[in-house]
Amino acid sequence: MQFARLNGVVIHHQVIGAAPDKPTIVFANSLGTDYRIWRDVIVRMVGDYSIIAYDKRGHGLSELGNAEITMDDHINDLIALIEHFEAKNVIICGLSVGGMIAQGVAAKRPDLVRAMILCDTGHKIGTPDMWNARISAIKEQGIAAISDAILERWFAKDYRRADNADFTGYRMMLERTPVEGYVGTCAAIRDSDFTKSSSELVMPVICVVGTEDGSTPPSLVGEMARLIPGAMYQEIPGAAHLPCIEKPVELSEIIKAFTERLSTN
Ligand SMILES: O=C(O)CCC(=O)CC(=O)O
Repeated sequence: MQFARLNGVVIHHQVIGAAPDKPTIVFANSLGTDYRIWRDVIVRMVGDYSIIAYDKRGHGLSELGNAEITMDDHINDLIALIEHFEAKNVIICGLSVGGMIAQGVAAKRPDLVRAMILCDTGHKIGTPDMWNARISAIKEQGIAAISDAILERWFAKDYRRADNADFTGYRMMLERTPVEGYVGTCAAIRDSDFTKSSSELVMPVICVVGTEDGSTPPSLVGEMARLIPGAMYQEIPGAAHLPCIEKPVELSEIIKAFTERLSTN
């Protein structure tokens, strides 16, 4: 089954199993994307990890639920998904808002989480004014009206070529995100601050960022890494906000090196 009703909302997901002794990685996606962004990372993980990927509510094929989405909704959905599969000691790899959701799950249910890869994210992202302006623009004109600006933050210049079919494809993924899901999640990010809870985390964490990231730049991700006790920090040269798409080989190698160290500790 690819759908499960969790907290009253149908959540679209994918599970790729592995031998029972293999670790489980859960992938949480970013604003305006669905779990297909992880494809080129997941293919490099198959067999060595059990993999769960999902579309957060209001994105991809998952239902919206309430029109007002809170970060707690997203956090509770991920907790419910992990429990649905009776997964233990999961490693969460969260990108941008997915990384905020991961921080929320780790704070609320540390018993479920073995470690985290926080990718192009922050303990706090943007300012209330910035999010309110984005919400208003999208409610008035739709996502396509501001998608060029978003894609400039998502992808490095070389990737944003008109002849790059993948770039066109990800533009469609962004522009086809349900407006309610997108703006609801903007509001959830606007209202979230994990500064305190993430400074109290007790688990292995690596913070990863593309050097060209225009949404959650290295300065922000570095600040988050310094906040989380013992967190590691690594940059991916040449990638922007979505290294899972632009630099999947490099990101997969970082994930594998980090998780292999966990099993020897
Ligand atoms: O990507 C996210 O999940 C939130 C950060 C963001 O605003 C990305 C963008 O610049 O559109």
